[in-house]
Amino acid sequence: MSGLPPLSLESVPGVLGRIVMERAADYRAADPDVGAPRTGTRHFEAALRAPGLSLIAEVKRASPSQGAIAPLDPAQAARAYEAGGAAAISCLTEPRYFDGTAQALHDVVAAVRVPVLRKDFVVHPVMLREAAEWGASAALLMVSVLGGATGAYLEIAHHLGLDALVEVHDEAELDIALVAGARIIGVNNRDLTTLHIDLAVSPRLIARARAAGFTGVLVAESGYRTPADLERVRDVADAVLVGTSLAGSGDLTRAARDLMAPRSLTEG
Ligand SMILES: O=C(O)c1ccccc1NCC(=O)[C@H](O)[C@H](O)COP(=O)(O)O
Repeated sequence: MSGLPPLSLESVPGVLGRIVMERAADYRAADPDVGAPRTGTRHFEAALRAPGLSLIAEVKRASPSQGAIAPLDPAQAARAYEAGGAAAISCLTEPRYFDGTAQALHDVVAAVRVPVLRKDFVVHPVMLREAAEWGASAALLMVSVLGGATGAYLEIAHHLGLDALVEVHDEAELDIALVAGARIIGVNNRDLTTLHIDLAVSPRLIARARAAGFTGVLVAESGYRTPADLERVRDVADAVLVGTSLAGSGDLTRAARDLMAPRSLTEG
């Protein structure tokens, strides 16, 4: 696709800046043509609109904040999450910091019936074509990385039949996501430049999105370990995205069920 606004990756600070510069180098020579329109399958957005708080469970073997988390087999992990009630699976494909691979995504898509999100640092349109070709139902688009090009990448995702989880961390990014026409907005509690987590970020930005008239899907992301952590988003978010605490638990099905247990079962 031609005419995409250029990205200012040099100005992305901290850990995130390093990751996106390396991803851009990986795809520098790739053909930006994303090909003909496609029809999506196993819709991610619809899965997250189910009543109550839905779980997007992440296949996450490592991260910059934790180092190695667990040597998960992606297919087994995804099946365990599905058995634990996950409405969708997030699968990392970034290789250097998260130990992700394309094969992991293929294996996860083949292993489960629920929709799968390609979790990577999209800096080139071909990464969206790959997501569609590999069977993902959705891809992550980060406003902190794409800035004013967010809307253009969103259009490409939709052209390819993908839903997009458009991620924000502050008010300015949320306003960009809203103007871009995002239908699914993820609020990340983790500041990806410092790795600091603040669970107050999601409820604050979710309230702002609703006050602005946003009727799409809202996802609270990062740092959730216990049912009590979910209290502030339980009645306002449509879904939570959880990686580290589930992936490192040793029993992924039980950890997913225990985390999402209805309030009445976790009280007293
Ligand atoms: O997780 C990290 O350390 C990290 C560092 C730099 C960029 C992105 C990072 N994580 C991506 C995510 O936002 C999480 O994988 C996802 O929201 C799940 O978070 P958690 O449950 O805290 O693992």
